[in-house]
Amino acid sequence: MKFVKELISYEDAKKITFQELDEFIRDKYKEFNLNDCLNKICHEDIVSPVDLPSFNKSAMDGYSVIAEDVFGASDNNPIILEKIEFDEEENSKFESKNTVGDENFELINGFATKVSTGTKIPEGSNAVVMKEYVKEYDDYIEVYLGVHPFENVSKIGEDLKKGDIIIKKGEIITPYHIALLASVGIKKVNCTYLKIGILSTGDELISLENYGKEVNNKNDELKKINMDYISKTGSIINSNSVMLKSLLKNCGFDAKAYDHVEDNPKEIEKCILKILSENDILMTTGGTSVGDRDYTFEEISKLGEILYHGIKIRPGRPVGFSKIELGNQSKFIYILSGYPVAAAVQFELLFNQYFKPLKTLKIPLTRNFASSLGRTDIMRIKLTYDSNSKNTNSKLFAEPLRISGSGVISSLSSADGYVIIDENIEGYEKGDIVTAHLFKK
Ligand SMILES: Nc1nc2c(c(=O)[nH]1)N[C@H]1C(S)=C(S)[C@@H](COP(=O)(O)OP(=O)(O)OC[C@H]3O[C@@H](n4cnc5c(N)ncnc54)[C@H](O)[C@@H]3O)O[C@H]1N2
Ligand code: MOO
Repeated sequence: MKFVKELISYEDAKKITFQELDEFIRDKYKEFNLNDCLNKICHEDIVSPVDLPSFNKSAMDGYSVIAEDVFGASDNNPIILEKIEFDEEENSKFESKNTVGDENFELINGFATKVSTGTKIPEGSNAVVMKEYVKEYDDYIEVYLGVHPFENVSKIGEDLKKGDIIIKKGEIITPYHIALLASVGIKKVNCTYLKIGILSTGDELISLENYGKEVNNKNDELKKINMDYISKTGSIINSNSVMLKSLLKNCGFDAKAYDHVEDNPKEIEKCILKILSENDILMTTGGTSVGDRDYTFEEISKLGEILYHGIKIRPGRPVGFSKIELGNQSKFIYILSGYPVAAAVQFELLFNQYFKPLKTLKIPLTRNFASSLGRTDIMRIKLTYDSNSKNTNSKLFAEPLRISGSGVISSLSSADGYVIIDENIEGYEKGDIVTAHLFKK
């Protein structure tokens, strides 16, 4: 295989890519309504503008009291407190005080007020006695269990203090961040926003949309596109575009998959220019080998700089990364392989690891795994659990998958994750601890 550039290490490719992205995404953000932020990347540190809760609130149904009034209360020694209800009539009994929501209201010694779970407790009170430990009478209550200060009370700022960081720049927004942001009244969030276009190339490609339909082929004959047609003609359903669209969605970006293009240099150039003019980043698949009908690199090198082509990795070796100046703007192209597994690995290592790194786990291997010095190997693994294992480190293991072809998509769908075997390591032995990057949490 010919490469436009000399092969570089995975670490170098990562460094080049991530440095470019650092600079590139600095001003790439958009304000989203909180409801639309799920799974997106937060573009700035967000601090809480207030204490949460912003008032002391009851954690139980019961009576708000001054804890010191009921110290020592027990079944044999109930303590009596005068009851103060919060309807206007009752409140009028309580000198110069109004309602529970009134900031002037203050509970004083000897009194208790009825509260529900979640309601503000009045100023002056510092604890709540649960309803179960109280006998209620018309004007007073008997308390059968003492409480200590702030028992059954959610204190001001217990969840967040004003100025606490709710979410950091670069973090993925989860439903729990959304709940917290809503609780402090934040309605909009600046999220990292990139317009990304996807373009698959290849004469053999058929769009998923056309599958099952009658369409005109290259010779203008109406043909039903089904598996029979596919196996006779050696066609391939374009799964890369749908895979990349889903991978990007998983990473917080809505990408547009353009109609695939045949291996025709003029067409490829035209499509690349169109997509670049409409997007910040283009991801192409196919044509990375610089074979007879592989025009992607050739066309891209005419448009701008190829930062690298080919990294010492398996699968995924022929990947490229290019920077194109269009108008006054920089655009980037991820040039990914046609082989789905190679494309997925390239995406994972050079895009996803930057924006949404997978969770990792250090676990032992179930068996030996050979790898070559001077090349980074991506070993797909399955997690296995052995409760009877004598291994003192872990009962959870990484089982290397035996299928490894770059076109075998099931080697990814059946995997739980992967291990990066550094180019300086000549394989692993059974029991070695490896770092597993996990597809699922
Ligand atoms: N003589 C050599 N041949 C190849 C070498 C080599 O060193 N010497 N390297 C191999 C490696 S490594 C890879 S990876 C592939 C890269 O191939 P391309 O990026 O040029 O991709 P294509 O040739 O167009 O397609 C390869 C394969 O992938 C399937 N494919 C393509 N596009 C899609 C798509 N959109 N959706 C689903 N599947 C797709 C297609 O079946 C092709 O068979 O080159 C090796 N060759
Ligand atoms: O990138 Mo290739 O997947 O090593 O066949």
